[in-house]
Amino acid sequence: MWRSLARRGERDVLHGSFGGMFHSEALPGALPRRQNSPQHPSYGLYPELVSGSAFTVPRAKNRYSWLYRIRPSVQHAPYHGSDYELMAHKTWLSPPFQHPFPPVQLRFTPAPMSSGDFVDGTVTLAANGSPAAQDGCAANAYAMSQSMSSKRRFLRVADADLLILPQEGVLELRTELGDLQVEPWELAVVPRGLAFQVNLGQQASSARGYFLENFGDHFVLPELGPIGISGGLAHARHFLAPQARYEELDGDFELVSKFMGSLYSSRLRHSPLDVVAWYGCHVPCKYDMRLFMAINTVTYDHPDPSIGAVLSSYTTSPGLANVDFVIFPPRWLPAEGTFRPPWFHRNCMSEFMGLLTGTYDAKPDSFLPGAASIHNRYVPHGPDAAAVKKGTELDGMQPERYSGTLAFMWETRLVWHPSRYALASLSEEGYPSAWQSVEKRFDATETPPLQQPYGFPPTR
Ligand SMILES: O=C(O)Cc1cc(O)ccc1O
Ligand SMILES: [Fe+2]
Repeated sequence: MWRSLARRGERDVLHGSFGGMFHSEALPGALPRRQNSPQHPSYGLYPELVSGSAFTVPRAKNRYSWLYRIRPSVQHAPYHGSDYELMAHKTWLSPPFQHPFPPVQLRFTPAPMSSGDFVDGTVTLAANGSPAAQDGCAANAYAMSQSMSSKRRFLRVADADLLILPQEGVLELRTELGDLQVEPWELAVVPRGLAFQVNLGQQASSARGYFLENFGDHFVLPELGPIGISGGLAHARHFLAPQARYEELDGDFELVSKFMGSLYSSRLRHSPLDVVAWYGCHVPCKYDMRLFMAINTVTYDHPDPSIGAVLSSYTTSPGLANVDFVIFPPRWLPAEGTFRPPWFHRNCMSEFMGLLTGTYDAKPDSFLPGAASIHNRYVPHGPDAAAVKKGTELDGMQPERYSGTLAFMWETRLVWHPSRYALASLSEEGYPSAWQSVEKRFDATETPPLQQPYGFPPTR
């Protein structure tokens, strides 16, 4: 088993390919080698299938896992539907939202630290589409100072795959298929329908970050076109899956289910993390974003941000994403004679941005880690006044290293609808004025420098 990328102290992880087929067993021979549903499974385990896609979708999009567990998941207690209690949650919210909001630039301050766990400390900042229609997504922040394990609590989200981005504090992600330690600079994906628990890892007394609920098509590695697939952007082999690991624990546990946009609490009489072996491609995974092979111009001009796509959830329309997850990692900016920060633009897609660490070149002084901005369909935005000044004054022939930074964008087909809570409690009122001091510099009397026939670049 390859273990080279596993961190010290971390349990074994499996290398393979994103969306590929993995096999793992915590006891020798627990995984049936020839069939899925033997009459007498090893160790008296029960086979259980979890599908991530309709059985009949094309192979390339098919996701499922076979689990071999101590007890079938159907054996939950209590035994009446009425015992699933609707959980009121003031800040973890699901679309569709109905309240109106203006087509203006929005920015939100970091979510307040909660005294609770991942579930308690989730704040939905914006969302679109609907879990019922399995379309769109929700952008959330989490701020937690308790492990779910201290409440004997598990979570199962039927509506969405989760893309978790830790900003501060290592997370111990325990899932039915095994455990992953996930630290800042890494991402984790938990596919829909699997039970899991988010705990504080490695001496963290609190943790915060962002997470996306993707109601639409499962994430895939983006198509690479002329970039070619052998090494560009995020590489399939760098996605790590957990090894099977089980606990045989009877007791009183809580299962929080997210279903059709609502949270329900129910009781379990045993830990759901009792899967002894599994195989499949509907699998949690993590990826170290420091391994991202960033592409950038080596001549001139600022490329489209799609060059930073790590994962995409596509629609049936070619190239159109339900959501693209794009990063702006540490990189060289060598573009010659070019204004290097992002341009001014109005976009048909809608942009949610967060900052995991460092600074972001379009807002060098004012965008803080943990904050979030939204620039919706055709809302004008771009470099703020400080970025315009820096980008204009910089020596345009010297490459520049952009270090220690990790901003990201969730770019969606549907407009980001900010939650009432975010608008009322986290909104940064003066944000649209960030552009007011961009100077008018028009001078009709200027004699423009002689340009090459096709403008820049010079033919040297
Ligand atoms: O608006 C933003 O800051 C995100 C963004 C970055 C970029 O490099 C190009 C386009 C874009 O929307
Ligand atoms: Fe943008």
